[in-house]
Amino acid sequence: MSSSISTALSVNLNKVALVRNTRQLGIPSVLFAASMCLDAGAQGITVHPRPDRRHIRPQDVRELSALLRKKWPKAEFNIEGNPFHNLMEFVRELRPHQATFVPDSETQSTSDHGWSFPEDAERLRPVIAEAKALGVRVSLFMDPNPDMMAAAKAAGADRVELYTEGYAASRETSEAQSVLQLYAEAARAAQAAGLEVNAGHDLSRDNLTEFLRAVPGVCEVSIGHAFVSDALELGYTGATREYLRRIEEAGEQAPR
Ligand SMILES: CC(=O)[C@@H](O)[C@H](O)COP(=O)(O)O
Ligand SMILES: NCC(=O)COP(=O)(O)O
Repeated sequence: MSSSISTALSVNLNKVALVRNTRQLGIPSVLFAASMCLDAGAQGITVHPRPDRRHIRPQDVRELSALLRKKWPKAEFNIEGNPFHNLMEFVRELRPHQATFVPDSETQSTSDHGWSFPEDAERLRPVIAEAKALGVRVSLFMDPNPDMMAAAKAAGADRVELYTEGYAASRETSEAQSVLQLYAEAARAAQAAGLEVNAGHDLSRDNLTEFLRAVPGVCEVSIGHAFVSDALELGYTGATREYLRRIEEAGEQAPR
């Protein structure tokens, strides 16, 4: 049974910037990628401007913010990062629709864990409050632990983003169904605590529909690595349509 919640597709453009940065030619264009994906129906854009600027750079973030405000005012801009590193500069300057707080170290190769409660609650509370006071929705990157969701809410978060690498990695194993059940329990616990639920990391064309069918009420999926890989074969428009189709197949489709 599909819930009334529609799942929005937010395309993460980190890997477009990663390829661009290997030369001094400005191609592939991050702005062009965003334009094509939004024109094709994606409901948002996500970036993760890491402190070492390996892919998304501050200028990308500023240009994307201006582009979305000017041409796609209904699309959501989601900026990810560690609020104790460089994320809050972007939150203060650009006031994106959403800031996703991720507890990454500055040199981490990719995101691989969520926040811990109660350990992180005290230090997160003021930066969550600051972002919310600026009108920015705050989502906390979390492992699928049902027991941590009430504390995430108490710290002031609006949403949690379920870190889905564990799901993606389990799919071909005997643990697949129990892992998927854990994500569903974590989502229900978050919603019972008054949080909305996002999901991301290692989601793909192959695993997205199954995840959304099993995990209720996901508001947004942010997808980058697999999406950009698919776009190399299908183009941005084709890839966007494929991912929107997967969401639709799961019975939850955000308004276009
Ligand atoms: C938080 C998360 O899981 C991803 O959004 C993250 O942006 C991936 O970062 P890389 O693209 O640098 O691997
Ligand atoms: N929050 C997840 C995200 O934005 C993209 O993660 P991935 O699809 O690149 O693994």
